Amino acid sequence: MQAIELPGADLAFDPDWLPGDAATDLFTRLRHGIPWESHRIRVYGREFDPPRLSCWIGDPDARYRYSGRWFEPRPWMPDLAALRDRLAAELDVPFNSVLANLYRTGRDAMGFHRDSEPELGDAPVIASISLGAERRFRLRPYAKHAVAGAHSLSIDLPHGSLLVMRGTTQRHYQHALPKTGRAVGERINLTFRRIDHSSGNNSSAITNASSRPSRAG
Ligand SMILES: O=C(O)CCC(=O)C(=O)O
Ligand SMILES: [Fe+2]
Repeated sequence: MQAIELPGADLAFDPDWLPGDAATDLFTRLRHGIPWESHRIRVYGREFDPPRLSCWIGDPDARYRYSGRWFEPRPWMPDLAALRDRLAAELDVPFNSVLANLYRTGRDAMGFHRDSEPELGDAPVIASISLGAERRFRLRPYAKHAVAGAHSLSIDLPHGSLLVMRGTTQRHYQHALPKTGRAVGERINLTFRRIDHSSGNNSSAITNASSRPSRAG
């Protein structure tokens, strides 16, 4: 893992976390094995399909709230459980859930947001595995909590790579997976997380809603 310097953030990156062949086999199995669905969301009172397909997988108690909706986890599949166990050992974090996203074309994307749901805790560790087409990941300072020297950053996430966001990254930065006009193939992203409802603070639902107006797009 190499550290990526960014003031107020804690980022580590391994472009070759999974060997190419293993990553390709995994992509194929997940592409066909994950029950991809549209996590229809509500933004400013209107419902729509975000530009990607998703699936929330985890332990039975790892319910997840996002864009004002609760998602019940689907059960672990062997491939994802194996990745979870390897990440838990390497990063010393007992991950209990993963959000899988499928970006079908360059038009599929995720808008700027923070992974700041209260049940993730104050300083979540998010372990993000990329498979398939390389896409550009962007970080930008979160205006409300910007630190001295903070700046925007782009990281190209290749097939088989691992990006880890830790510490105050979610507090000080937003991130996004923008659309691209290039002709790109499909990409799967897996973000492993630890949901802890005992540290959840339901009163922050309002802050939460206002902090992520654009994740959908
Ligand atoms: O697709 C990516 O690389 C980012 C996904 C993401 O930010 C998320 O699932 O919260
Ligand atoms: Fe995110």
